[in-house]
Amino acid sequence: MDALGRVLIVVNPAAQSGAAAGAAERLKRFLTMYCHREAFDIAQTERPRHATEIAAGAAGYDTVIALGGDGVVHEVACGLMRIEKGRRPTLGVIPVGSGNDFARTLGLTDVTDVSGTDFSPLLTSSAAPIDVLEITCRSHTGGTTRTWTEYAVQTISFGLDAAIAIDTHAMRKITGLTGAPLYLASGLKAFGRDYRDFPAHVRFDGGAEKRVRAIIFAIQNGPTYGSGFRICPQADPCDGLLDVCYATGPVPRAVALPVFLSAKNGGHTHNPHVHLQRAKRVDLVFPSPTYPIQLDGEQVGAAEMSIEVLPSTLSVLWPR
Ligand SMILES: Nc1ncnc2c1ncn2[C@@H]1O[C@H](COP(=O)(O)OP(=O)(O)OP(=O)(O)O)[C@@H](O)[C@H]1O
Repeated sequence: MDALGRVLIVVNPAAQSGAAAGAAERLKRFLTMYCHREAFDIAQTERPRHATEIAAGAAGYDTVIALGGDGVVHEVACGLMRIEKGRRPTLGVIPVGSGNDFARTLGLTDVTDVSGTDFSPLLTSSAAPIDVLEITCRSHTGGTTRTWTEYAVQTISFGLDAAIAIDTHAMRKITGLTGAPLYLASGLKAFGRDYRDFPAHVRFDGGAEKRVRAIIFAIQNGPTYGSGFRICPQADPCDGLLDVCYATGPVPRAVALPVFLSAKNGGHTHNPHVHLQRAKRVDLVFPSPTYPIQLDGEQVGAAEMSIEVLPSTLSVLWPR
């Protein structure tokens, strides 16, 4: 633990339908056994986006650990990106969420059972930098354009895949499902009643503008989204590139659904409707400001987005 320096743990007590609060209590006991009390502080979020505010004020710490799901990891990473690079703490993750896709990218795949959360990787992890996706968003209301910046560490998507990620928030409240079954339930809804495509204009690395009728359109830093769907199986968060996977229509849902399900194991990549691409920048223009768009599983609304990779920008704890 000494290698982590001064540690701030940011807990989302609402993650995995409230189970993260218990994991935070067990983590406190674990840390008390392995390090001095004064070496770590714990902050609980009180509302959505609070983790960003907490992390943005964490320049005095060496390590900030996000305990929860991809949402709290996303929010902590966004807060850390507000701190200048030289003073920016290292990001650590204790995955206690429903999806845990960023934790999967780091190789923390065996620690997702909330009752038996294994904190031991903290004792042996070491820091190495990853790329971060910087997203310039624009929205137009009346005659005014609003521009703002977001960050993502794992995934950005629009289309049915984003609709699924967004729907999981309501679906878990109704059904109590979690993990892959939760994403599957929302997936079947999106590919049933809500099936459609999403026209958009796309440019890769400033090249010619293409019009696509996207069913799904994902831009990935790590390989998975939606609790383990290997949408860009070759994505590497350390290669300085965005991995893009998009499926274009028109395609009947009876064709699209099995292709989508085959993405669970990366089996979709050879389908003729599926396109894979690597780029450093992707520009997107949407004809409607109401498209479903997700960043690391969190919903955003925008009419235009420019996504750029910031290579080796955020130091992250990796298990050894
Ligand atoms: N104190 C809080 N009360 C209610 N919601 C919160 C609180 N703190 C954070 N949130 C919100 O909870 C949502 C879900 O968080 P998180 O992603 O950490 O867990 P999860 O949804 O269970 O996991 P995953 O994203 O991996 O599926 C996020 O949108 C976050 O903004």
